Amino acid sequence: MGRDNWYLRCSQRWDLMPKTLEGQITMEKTPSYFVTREAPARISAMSRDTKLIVVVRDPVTRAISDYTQTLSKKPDIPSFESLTFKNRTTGLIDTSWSAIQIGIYAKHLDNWLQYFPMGQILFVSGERLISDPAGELGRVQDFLGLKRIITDKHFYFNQTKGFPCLKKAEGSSKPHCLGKTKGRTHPNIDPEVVQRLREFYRPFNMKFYQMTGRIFGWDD
Ligand SMILES: Nc1ncnc2c1ncn2[C@@H]1O[C@H](COP(=O)(O)OS(=O)(=O)O)[C@@H](OP(=O)(O)O)[C@H]1O
Repeated sequence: MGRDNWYLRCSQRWDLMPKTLEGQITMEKTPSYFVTREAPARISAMSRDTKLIVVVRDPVTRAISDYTQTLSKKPDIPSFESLTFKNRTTGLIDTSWSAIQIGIYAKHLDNWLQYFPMGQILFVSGERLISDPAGELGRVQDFLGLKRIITDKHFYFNQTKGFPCLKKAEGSSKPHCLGKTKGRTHPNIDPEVVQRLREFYRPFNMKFYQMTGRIFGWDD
């Protein structure tokens, strides 16, 4: 889409949105923004004060999760192993495959840092979001300047789902877990391929830990 056209469409959509009143925060969630080249400039042009929150998980598990999601919609796609490599014999990874490309977090972050200071970006650990949802959400609330309203009292671990769930969904008195598309069983991947991917991501992960000041622990 042309740049001018984008601004026009965007401002039209903006006008349709309800106003943010005193004491309210407007939020918008689109996973693909983090890896979209044009997104930082566009969001910064709209408001330089925007706070950005990104959930990141081990890029290897992320790639397998991404593949699992595609597989659920298109069961005939090639194996994860064959999509991973440009050349399996030499171990050359196909970095143009989006499932691999998205996990190079340091590269994407570099792009955002051209427009936003690090203090305006919060990285949430996907692993901690499962093992300690209240702790991770505590960080989110602090980052947004909110009181810590959501605490561990709000969660319980659902053995059947294998994930934390809310004791009460918003506006309801019933427990609520995320849907069937969250927390799918991943296929077994050749351990050698997983190992090769770990090696591939290690330097990018190290750079990402340095940039964010947080050791996410994907390379332990
Ligand atoms: N509480 C809880 N319940 C269920 N799932 C949870 C939860 N917390 C985090 N996760 C992890 O979220 C992963 C799915 O998120 P998605 O990446 O599909 O979300 S989104 O597409 O960006 O909206 C999903 O990844 P998969 O396990 O690969 O399905 C989960 O591991």
